[in-house]
Amino acid sequence: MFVFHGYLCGMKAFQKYPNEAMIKIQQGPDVYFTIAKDKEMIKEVLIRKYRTVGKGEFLAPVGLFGPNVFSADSNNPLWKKHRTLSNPIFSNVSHLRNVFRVTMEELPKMIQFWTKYYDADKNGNIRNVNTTQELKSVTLTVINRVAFDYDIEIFDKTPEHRDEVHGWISDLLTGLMYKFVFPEYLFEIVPFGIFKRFKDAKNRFRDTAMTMVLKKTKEAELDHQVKDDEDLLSLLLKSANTLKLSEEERLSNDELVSAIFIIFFAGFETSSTSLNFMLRLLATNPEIQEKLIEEIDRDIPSLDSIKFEDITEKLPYLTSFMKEAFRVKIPVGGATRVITKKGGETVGGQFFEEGTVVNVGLYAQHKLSHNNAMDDFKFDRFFNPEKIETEEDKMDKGTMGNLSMDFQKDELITFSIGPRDCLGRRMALLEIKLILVYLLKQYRIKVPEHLKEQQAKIKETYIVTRTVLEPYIFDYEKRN
Ligand code: HEM
Repeated sequence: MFVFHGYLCGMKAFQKYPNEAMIKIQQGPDVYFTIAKDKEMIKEVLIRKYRTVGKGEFLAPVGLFGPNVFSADSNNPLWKKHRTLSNPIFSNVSHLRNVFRVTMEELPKMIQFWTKYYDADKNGNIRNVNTTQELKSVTLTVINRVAFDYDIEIFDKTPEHRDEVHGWISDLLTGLMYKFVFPEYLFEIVPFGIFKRFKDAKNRFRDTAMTMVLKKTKEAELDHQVKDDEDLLSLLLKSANTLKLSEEERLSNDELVSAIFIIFFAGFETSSTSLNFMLRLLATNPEIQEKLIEEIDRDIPSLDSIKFEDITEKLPYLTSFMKEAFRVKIPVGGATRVITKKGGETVGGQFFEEGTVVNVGLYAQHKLSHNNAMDDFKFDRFFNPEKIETEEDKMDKGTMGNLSMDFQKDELITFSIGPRDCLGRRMALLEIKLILVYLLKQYRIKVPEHLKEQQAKIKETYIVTRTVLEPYIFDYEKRN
């Protein structure tokens, strides 16, 4: 099978014409412009002109139950309202500690589940684990508990339950992709195939989300106080009372379902896919894995003693490894914007008509940064023991300690930048690093001998996020 993705096209054009700041790309009848190398132009689009070079209608299909924080244009008051309400949940330290706690509770359950349902032996080795799928299970569990206080119980039940949950979520997301291509009415009238499965999955999502909303509404009626580590749903419901919002400003049920959908969608796929590639990099680079194990053993005495600060402040090699993995295998390959200003807008000194699509090539930016480092994986690229921390660095750290990412300093744009950057950045970084520490503290990760050839041939591409066309399977060999 030949797998090719549009982001690659943009990158190749930038390589061929290294002096150009902007490339025009034609894909069938569609024409769009892409920028990637010029940092100032990227900032112009994503930060300075975020209202006039906005989301437009481009991402409207992602507003499955109505516009949401991801799909709505920056001029839409709904975006501002949702962003303001959701921000603390994924940024404040008390909430991040909640992410830490929930992830630490789920990981032992995940290992028990693997031990029970994969090839485990008496020495604690677990073999042939379908890691691509299992990582989705854990990130799904964490986002549901953290954001909605809702337990999908994937590790408490059987593999059949897990497969059933993954099945309908996959129908929901596949159907969502079809919505970008097929007209709306087909989803209403076609009674078979993915159209029907999508409709069923959508109804199921709405029912599940409404169950969460009703449960939380009852709880919120009994207790109006907003706690420090409140889940997102409670906060959304309670804020309506505490902030004395008018009826109009409060979130309607449809808005709530839409808000739940986007956090659910954005919150699990990207994190699991990042981890998937990170584990493959470790399994195929045993010398890097050893170096990281050494560091973890030095900084963290035991599995039970892992602390929040260990993840945010310590393990600089691991942080560097994660950043480099994000650079080479960036999960979201582009950020698309539309000229929404009436009469058009100027970008990089060039005038564009209203409706023109401008894409920030995150994939190309990562490949061409660091002196065109392309796929040259250097796990300690971001490790600098000699760097003397300035007062400004200390100020910048905020809640994430050393685990922060900065476009200017790191030349990385994994989570985008500006007012529409990733809402879940801090949560994702914390969750991913914690899962890596938890696994490496106990296991060496290896590609099973009998699958080495097959696994090396697995194709990577982008279907919304970076993905693999077949799952990665790993052995988890217990460390002594
Ligand atoms: C490694 C994991 C993740 C990556 C690489 C990632 C990447 C991104 C990127 C690149 C954008 C901005 C797109 C643009 O500029 O148009 C974005 C937006 C967003 N992300 Fe993430 N994300 C991750 C995890 C999460 C998580 C865990 C959440 C959970 C809350 C989340 C929620 C969102 C939301 C709500 C937006 C839209 C924000 C807005 O438009 O105001 N993401 N993400």
